[in-house]
Amino acid sequence: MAALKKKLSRPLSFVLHSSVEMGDEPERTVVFGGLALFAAALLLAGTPPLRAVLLTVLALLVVLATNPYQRWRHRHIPGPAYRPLFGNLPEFIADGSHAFFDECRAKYGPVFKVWFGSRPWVVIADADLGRRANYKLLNRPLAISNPLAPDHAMQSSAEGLLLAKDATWSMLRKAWQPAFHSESLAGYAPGMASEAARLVDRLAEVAAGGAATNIWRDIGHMTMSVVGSAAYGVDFLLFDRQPTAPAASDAAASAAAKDRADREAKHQQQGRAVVHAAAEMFKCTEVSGASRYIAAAHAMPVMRPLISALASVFPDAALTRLCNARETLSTASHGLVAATRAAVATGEAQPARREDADGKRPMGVAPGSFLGLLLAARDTEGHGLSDRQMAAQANVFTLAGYETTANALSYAIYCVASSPDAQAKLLAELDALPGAPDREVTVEDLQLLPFTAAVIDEALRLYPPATRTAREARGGLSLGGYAIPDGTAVMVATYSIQRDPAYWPKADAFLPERWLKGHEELAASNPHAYLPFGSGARMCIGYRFALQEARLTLAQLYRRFTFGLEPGQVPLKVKTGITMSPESGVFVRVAERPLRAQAAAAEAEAAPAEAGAEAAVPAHAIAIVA
Ligand code: HEM
Repeated sequence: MAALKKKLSRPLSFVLHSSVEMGDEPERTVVFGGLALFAAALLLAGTPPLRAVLLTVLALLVVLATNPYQRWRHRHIPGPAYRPLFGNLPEFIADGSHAFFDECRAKYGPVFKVWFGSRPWVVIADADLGRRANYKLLNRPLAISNPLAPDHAMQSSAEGLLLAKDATWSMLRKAWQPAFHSESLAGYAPGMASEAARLVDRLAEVAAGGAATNIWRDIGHMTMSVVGSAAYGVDFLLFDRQPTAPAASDAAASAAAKDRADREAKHQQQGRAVVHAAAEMFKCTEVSGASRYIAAAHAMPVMRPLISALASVFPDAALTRLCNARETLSTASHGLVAATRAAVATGEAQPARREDADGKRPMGVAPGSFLGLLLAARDTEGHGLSDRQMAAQANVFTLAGYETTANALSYAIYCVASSPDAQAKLLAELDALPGAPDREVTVEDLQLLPFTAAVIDEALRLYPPATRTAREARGGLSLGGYAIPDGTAVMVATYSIQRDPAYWPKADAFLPERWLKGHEELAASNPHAYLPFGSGARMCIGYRFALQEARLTLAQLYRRFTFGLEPGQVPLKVKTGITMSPESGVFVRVAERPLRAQAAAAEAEAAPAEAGAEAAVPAHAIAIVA
């Protein structure tokens, strides 16, 4: 009975809270206002009421199928013809939005519209116009990926930094910022390196077993572990089969050991649930795997309240999965918030901000103190964040910090495995690092690893995990000679721009060298043609965190292994939802490298490599060491 009650009450929340502004209210007012006038005119003309109702319903169906309001507002912008209800969803599903944008750019030029169901997206596939859009527009459109999340969930994700608007966004951005200062990043580096070392241990087992592995999944465990330790100070123990407790001799020590073992087991369970939920949430944003109710809401945005009501009563499997994933993530985030508040209340919490030994110089935010930092944030009226707002920030950190970086690293390994020349240069650079060949790579080493950085930069150019940035048009914006109606979703086509031969010679080739200082291509290139982390005030706040993690991990992995692609993976199949990820993963065979030979080579080459490194730091590839 209780289970049934829960099953019913959760979906019902779709209808009970419908306060979130999804951007389709003006259209709904026009459509239903028009229909009401139509019905009134029929009645005034003496049409029998039943016939008037039937004619009005017929008119509604015609309006839904022909989408006159949006087509009229966007009639001056070129693009594929409107297809009733579905728009270009079939192309999105067949090719992915990134490939479809490429096709449209070739046909319609750098500014065009496509139809995401019945919603028009204006797409900008030009570096300078894209820059203008990203710099001028501040808010993201809310309804771009999931118009049907239960409103309480939508409300809470709208409160996270990713979707927050205007003054709320500005307050949150300021509150997050210290967690990404250079000093804070340096503080996270040892934790990142030791998570990479755990990944190395796991891959050493794989190499010894001789089987292939899906490196995308392995790296996903690592990036989630980094989020756990850097943001929340929690070890999710994702690589360990069993949490281990130290042996204890007396009763008190034994109780403490049991306590610790219980805590570790809880964290491991929490970590696995969060990884599963995060993966589910990304999966549920793929157009092809989405609930039919979500597809219907994209096809008929004006009918969203009715579709939500139906979804509440008869949720389908995909929607149920999405709700379950959201709930798991939200429970974990609320748990972390509660733990932070409790630690602060009992005086157990360490200060979020660190200072040097004299207590004078700020040293950034201590690893694990992200929520502690937010707890101290105040808006202009001096109010702090509510539990729900705090949990929304934790959700964003977990989701944004996990899959994007895992995708970037997996693409880098795929690209290196497909390019013997790049692999040779990467290994040579890593072998030239001073010190023992099996020591952990440190944040200071990154200065000596320009080619490693270039590999990540180039992989992010060819395979940007976020293939587009999204903004909501405001203030009568005009781009490329086209007026963009307020409220329209404006997408900057990162993928198309980053593969455009007009900006990138041999655009489809993996050439990390192009990022090295002194390379002629770098000097000539347009800096706005590279935007894997977006641009403008809403550029990715975590980009230096992600780059530091990716560079440290790549270095650590290639110091120890090389990776060979399993057959049948070139070209790599990708899928696009919120992010672009490998369709089913990147399957590799892991081979151990001979460490002794490495050590000898390192000794012989250390001096020239160090001298060369100074001249080779990438210039407008994004620098993380301030
Ligand atoms: C390779 C990894 C990553 C990529 C490719 C990436 C990419 C992006 C992109 C394209 C945006 C939108 C920017 C725009 O609209 O102009 C974004 C926003 C954001 N990212 Fe990342 N990201 C990555 C890693 C991270 C990490 C590790 C974190 C957090 C720890 C993070 C947190 C965020 C947040 C909070 C926003 C929203 C910022 C705002 O609206 O003010 N990202 N990211």
